[in-house]
Amino acid sequence: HPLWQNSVYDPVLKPLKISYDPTTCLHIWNNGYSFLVEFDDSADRSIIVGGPLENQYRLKQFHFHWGAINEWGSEHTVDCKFYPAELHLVHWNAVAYPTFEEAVMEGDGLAVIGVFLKLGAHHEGLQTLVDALPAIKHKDTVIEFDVFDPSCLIPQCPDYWTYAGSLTTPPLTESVTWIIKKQPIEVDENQLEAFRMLLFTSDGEEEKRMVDNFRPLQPLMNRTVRSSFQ
Ligand SMILES: NS(=O)(=O)c1ccc(S(=O)(=O)NCc2cccs2)s1
Ligand SMILES: [Zn+2]
Repeated sequence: HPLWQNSVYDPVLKPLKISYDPTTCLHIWNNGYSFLVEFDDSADRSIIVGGPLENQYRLKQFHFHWGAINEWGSEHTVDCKFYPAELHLVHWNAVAYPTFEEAVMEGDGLAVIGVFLKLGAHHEGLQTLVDALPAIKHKDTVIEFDVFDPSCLIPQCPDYWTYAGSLTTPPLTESVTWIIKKQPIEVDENQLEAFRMLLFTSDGEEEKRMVDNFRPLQPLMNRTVRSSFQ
């Protein structure tokens, strides 16, 4: 969605509190649409609270969307500008719902933190993920990933936009409180190219490079985007 021009400062918005336990990390895999790192969400060990949220939400997985070239790739724009990639950290409301699958169907079920990636300096924390990508080149490949703290991918600056929206892939349910960080993280060209070496296709199939795995920009309609900053 287009952010910034259509946003209104909301002084009531609190700072988002993020506390992840790096040992809840389980594995990294290629699901044929993106690559995702999944977490053990059987207890409140990696959670976010505050910001626009009423409850605390548990970290389930994070994944990325990116373009074939650096001119596009993000699923949100700022001032009509696309970023080359966007990180989504998916959390679910385990206070209100017994399972993730049920939370996915509810208006206050999910909270997704969006972080823009921009071309710039090498990102040390991201490199740990990049080094694992050759092992999950094909769809439905997975490797164990024991310890990773996704906080290293989230900018220090507390400023964010928030709006009530939907999943950007099927089932596209309107169950997401989007929390998009204003400040991007910087990654270098080699790191973005490593994303583009992944494949949508399984081993043995005709190779299709995993690029442009983003949903096209959708109209904001009559929705209000609130900002935590002036
Ligand atoms: N791009 S995004 O952050 O809006 C997401 C799209 C899909 C997501 S999911 O992990 O919640 N899978 C959806 C489901 C899994 C099981 C039942 S529905 S998150
Ligand atoms: Zn996503």
